[in-house]
Amino acid sequence: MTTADKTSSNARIEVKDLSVIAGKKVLLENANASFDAGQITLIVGPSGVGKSILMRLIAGLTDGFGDAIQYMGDVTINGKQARSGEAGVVFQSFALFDELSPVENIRFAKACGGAHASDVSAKEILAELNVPANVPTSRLSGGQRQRLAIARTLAYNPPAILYDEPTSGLDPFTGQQVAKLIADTHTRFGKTSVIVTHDYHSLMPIADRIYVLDPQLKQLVEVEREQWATIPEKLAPMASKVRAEEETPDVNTLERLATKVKSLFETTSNAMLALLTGVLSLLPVWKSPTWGLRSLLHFLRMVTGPTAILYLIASGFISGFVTTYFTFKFLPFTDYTKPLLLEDLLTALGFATYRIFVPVLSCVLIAARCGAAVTSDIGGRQYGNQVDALRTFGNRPNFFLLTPILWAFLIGTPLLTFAAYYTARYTSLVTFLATHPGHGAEYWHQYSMRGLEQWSSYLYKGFGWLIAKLLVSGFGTAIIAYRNGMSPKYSSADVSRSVTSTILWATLYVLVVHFVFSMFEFENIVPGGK
Ligand SMILES: Nc1ncnc2c1ncn2[C@@H]1O[C@H](COP(=O)(O)OP(=O)(O)OP(=O)(O)O)[C@@H](O)[C@H]1O
Repeated sequence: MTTADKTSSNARIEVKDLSVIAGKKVLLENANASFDAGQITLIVGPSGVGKSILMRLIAGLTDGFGDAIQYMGDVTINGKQARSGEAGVVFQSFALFDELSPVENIRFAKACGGAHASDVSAKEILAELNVPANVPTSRLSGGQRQRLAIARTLAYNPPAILYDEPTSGLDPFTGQQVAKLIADTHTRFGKTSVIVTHDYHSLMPIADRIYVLDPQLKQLVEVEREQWATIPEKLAPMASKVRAEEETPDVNTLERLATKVKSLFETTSNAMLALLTGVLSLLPVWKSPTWGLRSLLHFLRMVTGPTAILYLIASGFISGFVTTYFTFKFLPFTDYTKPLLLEDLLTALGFATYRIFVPVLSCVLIAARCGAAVTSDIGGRQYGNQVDALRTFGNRPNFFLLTPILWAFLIGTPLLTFAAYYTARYTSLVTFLATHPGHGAEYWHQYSMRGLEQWSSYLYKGFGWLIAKLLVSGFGTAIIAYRNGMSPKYSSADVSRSVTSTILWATLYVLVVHFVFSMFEFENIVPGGK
């Protein structure tokens, strides 16, 4: 059985009275169009007229629009409102999951497709589209990546496939090859195909119908086949009109300031909302539990992997040494004060190491190191359209990405903090023994643990407070890292900015958490109390 046998289902897409406004620019006004089942339809138009926005509307990828893009009217697939997870999208950037092999990319799509996915094996699908199965995804050539992106979409087996600028940036010969690949795919798998492009020349030969997105009429205008040869003449004046409009400056300083203030309020209210939705996202509602668990493992490795553990152990080692060594070294009038204060100093050190120093230091380091790693990972996925790709396979990023990130931080923050604590504690012991040869480990143990009388055989007093502030710190760091990663990314500089923002806000957040906790936590504590 070939893949074609299973994938004959296809869809009719309709655009009804659709109006789209981007910023202040009206792109479409009550536009109508239909894309017939099993046909290849091109949407052409000059640069910047709204083709990509239209494609996102058909794919149901409206989450990233924000306030900047507003739309009214309907886009339907087989009579139902278009939602993400229905139409497959072959993105211009391909949006492959580089951390997965080509076979795993296909298996992921099949798992997300569930009952309606292609029943052809991942290896067969790859062979049919001539994609090497054993080369890492990130090492594939441009053409192989494109074929893998198509293969992955076919494995999910959606009723329609949208191609976003499939020939952009290619020379005419390669452009024709891509057009042939799309035509072959269409012949074999019979999907309704919509191609959004400004490259009319390469793709016209494979089209059944062509719409022009006319920026003056703000309509999708179908061009009769006899008129196709005249499309280039029609597009040229439209392109110059679009350029002229784009050159008009329309935002003054006051408006820019107002936008910034508005965005500040939005960011604050979004943060509150994020905390609330974060609690809901703790539930692992995964479309495919196997791939959800893999995502959890991915983020667990990122947050609590060997380098993170070593990093925290190093911090424990340094803080254990520094606090113990310098506390006794710089004691004023040592000969008189030390015999009097030694026991109490050890108690204070033991108490502060467990309840204050190490938790604060660890949470700051985790917020900076692990928060930055997660934002960079999510930011890269957002910039490379992998987050959109997840949506087109019917996954909600809040569950597929945020849930594993939350759990990785809820597990990782205490784990890493305890690694740092035990390192600090034993470093402190060794430092004390080396600098106080007259006292043994028993003595150190007796007094340094005096303020932490045991709560159970393994846990010390104040464990409840400690774990609470670690979990609150980890939870907030996860939300901040995820939200910054998911903010719109138009360039790699946006990814870097979001990483910096996570380091800033997550470290500040954990400091505030520890400060607020300390207001209540130590209220009834008698320092050095027995
Ligand atoms: N997030 C956004 N915020 C504000 N304006 C946007 C946003 N995204 C797109 N636009 C504007 O909407 C218009 C249409 O953008 P779109 O990317 O859909 O054009 P396009 O026809 O696909 O162009 P191209 O062929 O160059 O890719 C452009 O003027 C663009 O600047």
